[in-house]
Amino acid sequence: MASTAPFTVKWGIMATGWIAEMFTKDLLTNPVTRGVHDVRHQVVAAASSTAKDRAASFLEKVGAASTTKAYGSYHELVADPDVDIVYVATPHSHHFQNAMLAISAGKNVLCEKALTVTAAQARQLVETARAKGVFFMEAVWTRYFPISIKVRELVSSGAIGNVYRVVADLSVGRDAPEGKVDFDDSHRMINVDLAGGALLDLGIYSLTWVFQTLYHLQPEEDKEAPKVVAAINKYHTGADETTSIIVQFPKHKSQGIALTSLRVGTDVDGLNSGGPAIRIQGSSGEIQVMGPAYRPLQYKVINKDGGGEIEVVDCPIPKDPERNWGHGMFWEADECARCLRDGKVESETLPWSESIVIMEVMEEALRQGGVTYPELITSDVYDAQGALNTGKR
Ligand SMILES: NC(=O)C1=CN([C@@H]2O[C@H](COP(=O)(O)OP(=O)(O)OC[C@H]3O[C@@H](n4cnc5c(N)ncnc54)[C@H](OP(=O)(O)O)[C@@H]3O)[C@@H](O)[C@H]2O)C=CC1
Ligand SMILES: O=C1OC[C@@H](O)[C@H](O)[C@H]1O
Repeated sequence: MASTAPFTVKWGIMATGWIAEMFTKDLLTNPVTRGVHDVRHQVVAAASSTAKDRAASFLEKVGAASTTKAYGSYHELVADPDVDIVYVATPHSHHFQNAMLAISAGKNVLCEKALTVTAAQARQLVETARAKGVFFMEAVWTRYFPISIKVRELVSSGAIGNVYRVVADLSVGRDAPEGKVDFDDSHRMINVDLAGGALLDLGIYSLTWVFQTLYHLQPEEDKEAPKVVAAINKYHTGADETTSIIVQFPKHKSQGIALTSLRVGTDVDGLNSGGPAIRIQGSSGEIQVMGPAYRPLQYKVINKDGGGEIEVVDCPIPKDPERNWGHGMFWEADECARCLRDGKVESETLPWSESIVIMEVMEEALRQGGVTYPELITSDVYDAQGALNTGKR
């Protein structure tokens, strides 16, 4: 039997920070080492908003091929005809403008979470992607982990009965003396100019677990918009430091509780002694997922009538032995490749409509908590030559 060559996608990396490095190293792994034979990835270019040298050092650091192009501006990257898809890895403050830049240039886009700062920005991106006929996806990598797929299957097959409540936490315990947290005030985690705050950075993963188990699996004709009640403690920079959200689906008799904090940690001692990060509670049992919520590695199924027998399943992340690397972001990249191959403009695992609803929930929570961000980063007026696209700081 003749074997089909894998479909190859050519990536352009926008920004050279921490997550750009993690993701690009994942792209450079051999898909066969994770059992994937139908798609593969090529990194053809990377861009820094400030200097070509920075992009060149980045490419060297990640071990890209010597032919990979280094650009000193995002504009040059999106103009490169060799780039099939742009990975936007800037702070969330910049996502709207940077993703618009790429989509307007006719590029497919995978954009880091949180997708945008406001729901209106997310809606506009979706409308622009639709009009341009390009693929667009929020990079919530966790949704594409085999563990997430398995948990969604368990829930939809009724393995724990009707699911009525999900409690999910992603908190990092960075409390510091004198009312501070252990990040500089300029750090993107708490800097409102960069859309900092626990919710947009971390709470989105708690919401991911609530949404992928309670909302995503609702039948299309029965999709229920959530009601939202939130409590927020603000940091002195104005960003949220501890946020708790109740997401209610009254028609489905279900509730999600999404928690996040910079003060206390989900994992108290680094050994998961605090218990699961996620509890999915059904009428006949419970699924527990061990954290961190963004990169979980184990789940447990506990049945009401199981007589104490608990199924524990480890889901390790495969490493490419040649590169000694595997972070888990390659699964979302594989999804992008398959969507491009199949001519899809959105991913069924995280449809545009769901990214928008989640942005609406976060926006409402931030409104209830009195968190506001500057006009420059909340505006939904696209400005190709503005500071967010040209690297003027
Ligand atoms: N999926 C995941 O697991 C993770 C996702 N993230 C998401 O990725 C995004 C980036 O986070 P991270 O990589 O940690 O951030 P970094 O600060 O490490 O990198 C951000 C990069 O964005 C570019 N940039 C452009 N303008 C600015 C600006 N004004 N200030 C700072 N950087 C700027 C810079 O690259 P250059 O100078 O080259 O243009 C910089 O290196 C965030 O939205 C975050 O939520 C982050 C961590 C994990
Ligand atoms: O997306 C993320 O996941 C990992 C965290 O460490 C990081 O702060 C966050 O941006």
